[in-house]
Amino acid sequence: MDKVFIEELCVYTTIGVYDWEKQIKQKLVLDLIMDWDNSLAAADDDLRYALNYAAVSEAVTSLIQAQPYELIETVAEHVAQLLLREFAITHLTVKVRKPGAVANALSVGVSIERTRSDV
Ligand SMILES: Nc1nc2c(c(=O)[nH]1)N=C([C@H](O)[C@@H](O)CO)CN2
Repeated sequence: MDKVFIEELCVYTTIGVYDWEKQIKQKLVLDLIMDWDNSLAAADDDLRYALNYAAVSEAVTSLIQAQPYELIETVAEHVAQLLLREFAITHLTVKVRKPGAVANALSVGVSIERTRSDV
């Protein structure tokens, strides 16, 4: 299956379980890999048949910034469900990193893989 991917999408939002984290914005970094048949878009050279990575990036950013979250697991799940529902994606992986959360680690995070239930 072809893929469309978005690497290192940065989103500043309220994220974290501790009280001090609820007062500030922190950076999340997302990597998305989405199954998509790219052959139709390529055949017609037409964005209408493509999975528009700009539209996906905008939707993901808006979703994450729409409410505070405690866990990055919840962010990953909500992003996956949004993309499966709104963009007709059948299968994807969502990786969410929270750089700076652990002092001696470059980054920490989660990765999930989801498939639309009707495929
Ligand atoms: N698996 C997770 N572990 C932790 C999370 C998380 O979202 N998922 N969050 C925190 C705190 O918010 C932390 O980032 C503060 O530094 C701790 N562990």
